Amino acid sequence: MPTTTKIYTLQQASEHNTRDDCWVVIHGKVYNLTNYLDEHPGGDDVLLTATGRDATEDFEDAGHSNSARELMKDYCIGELDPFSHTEKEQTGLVQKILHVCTAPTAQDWVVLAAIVGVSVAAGMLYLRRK
Ligand code: HEM
Repeated sequence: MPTTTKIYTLQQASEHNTRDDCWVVIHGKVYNLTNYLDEHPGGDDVLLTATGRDATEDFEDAGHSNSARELMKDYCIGELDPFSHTEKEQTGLVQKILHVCTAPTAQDWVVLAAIVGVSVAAGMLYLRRK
């Protein structure tokens, strides 16, 4: 049977920010850590301060082990709507694409020109060989 992944906006996830209802967003996934607060070896306070925003950086900074990453699966309740991120929270790549589309820099034009140039050269070489 196909499983449907529940999608939450960052706003929705951030509303669960108390000891009795604690959701955390890590690497685009939403975790309900309410029942894990007391068991978390890093303490409950760090989890409570990680609510209401993307906690990926804090999670990675703590240097979690592979077993911790395995354990995460037990608490995953869904995924974050990628379009609900604010610009600051978007990944570097998305930000870059947005930037190129909305306000290209001279460097972007050089890269674009290089791509077009190489494509034209490759096309001409191909046609000559035929
Ligand atoms: C689903 C989410 C999480 C799980 C399952 C989890 C699990 C664990 C586990 C098993 C450890 C013990 C060390 C290890 O095995 O790596 C640990 C330590 C720790 N965690 Fe988490 N954690 C989660 C989220 C977070 C978040 C969001 C933060 C920060 C905001 C955090 C901060 C820490 C810290 C500071 C330690 C202690 C590291 C140390 O003393 O060396 N954890 N966590």
